[in-house]
Amino acid sequence: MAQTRKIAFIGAGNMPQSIIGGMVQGGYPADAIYASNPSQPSLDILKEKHGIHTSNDNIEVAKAADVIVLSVKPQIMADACAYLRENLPDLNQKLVVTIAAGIRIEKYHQYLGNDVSIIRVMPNTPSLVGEGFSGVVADNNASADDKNFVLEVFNYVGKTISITDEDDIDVVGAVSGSGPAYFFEFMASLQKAAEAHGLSSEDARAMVQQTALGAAAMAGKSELTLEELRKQVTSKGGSTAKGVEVYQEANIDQISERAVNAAVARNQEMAKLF
Ligand SMILES: NC(=O)C1=CN([C@@H]2O[C@H](COP(=O)(O)OP(=O)(O)OC[C@H]3O[C@@H](n4cnc5c(N)ncnc54)[C@H](O)[C@@H]3O)[C@@H](O)[C@H]2O)C=CC1
Ligand SMILES: O=C(O)[C@@H]1CCC=N1
Repeated sequence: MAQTRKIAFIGAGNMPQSIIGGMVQGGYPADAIYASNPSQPSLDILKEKHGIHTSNDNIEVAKAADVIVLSVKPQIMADACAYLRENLPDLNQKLVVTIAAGIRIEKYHQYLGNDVSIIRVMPNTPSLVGEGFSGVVADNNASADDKNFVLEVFNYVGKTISITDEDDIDVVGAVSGSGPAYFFEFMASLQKAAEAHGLSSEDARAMVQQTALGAAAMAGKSELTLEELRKQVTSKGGSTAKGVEVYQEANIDQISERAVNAAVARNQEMAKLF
């Protein structure tokens, strides 16, 4: 059970919705969670579903909390930080966590002050169902206790890794942060292929998602490499070999490498832009 600190999410979009949902389901007290957003609908969902505190005013929730989680888009991070800095003279007494892609710790020190403790987290949306994956890296101001607290919070919603080299966060973002989108893209293509053979959309989707879940669960329980697990399915002279051959001919390794490189490059670009 994690220490309970009052935690305020600034921005209540898709990612904090997933994290907060997972936290409350995992047993983090809803009374210690706050969220702010300029528009009401996402706050209403959080309040009704999870019973957390909500407000349209970032300062109101930030004041109430010990930990502030910056959850706005990178494009508006500078403005959101400026507003906090102007209105919270005791910001250096709180812990600031950010889940934004790209923006580096050094920038947050410029935006919020060199004495503010910053921890960067790169989570992903499966946090909503307790199957998230997050990488966590801290600045030199944050204490070991601060970092442990953040790891514990994100352990409520999935698995975590502690990172020491900030550059690695861009890779975590490009693989597990963006990864659910890659898997959904692949699953949708398999679903379409099944439908093209006459299966109903419902059956095709059920078949694809259960297969993805089964494969991931098997990989999680097995000592074998992913390559060895693949070989177990691939009977010599059988049908899987023919299917796998098509992916290999299309050079699936190279496709994944290009996708990850493109996402890493965009994270590095955002570090310069915002
Ligand atoms: N969606 C994902 O899978 C992941 C997102 N992230 C990061 O999480 C952050 C949030 O992403 P999403 O939740 O997907 O974005 P989103 O677009 O769903 O939500 C952003 C929210 O911020 C609100 N907002 C706009 N201006 C604001 C302000 N001044 N103060 C407070 N709230 C404001 C918007 O109304 C919106 O509800 C981004 O920085 C992104 O890089 C990180 C990992 C995964
Ligand atoms: O697309 C994005 O920039 C964010 C970061 C990882 C997932 N979503």
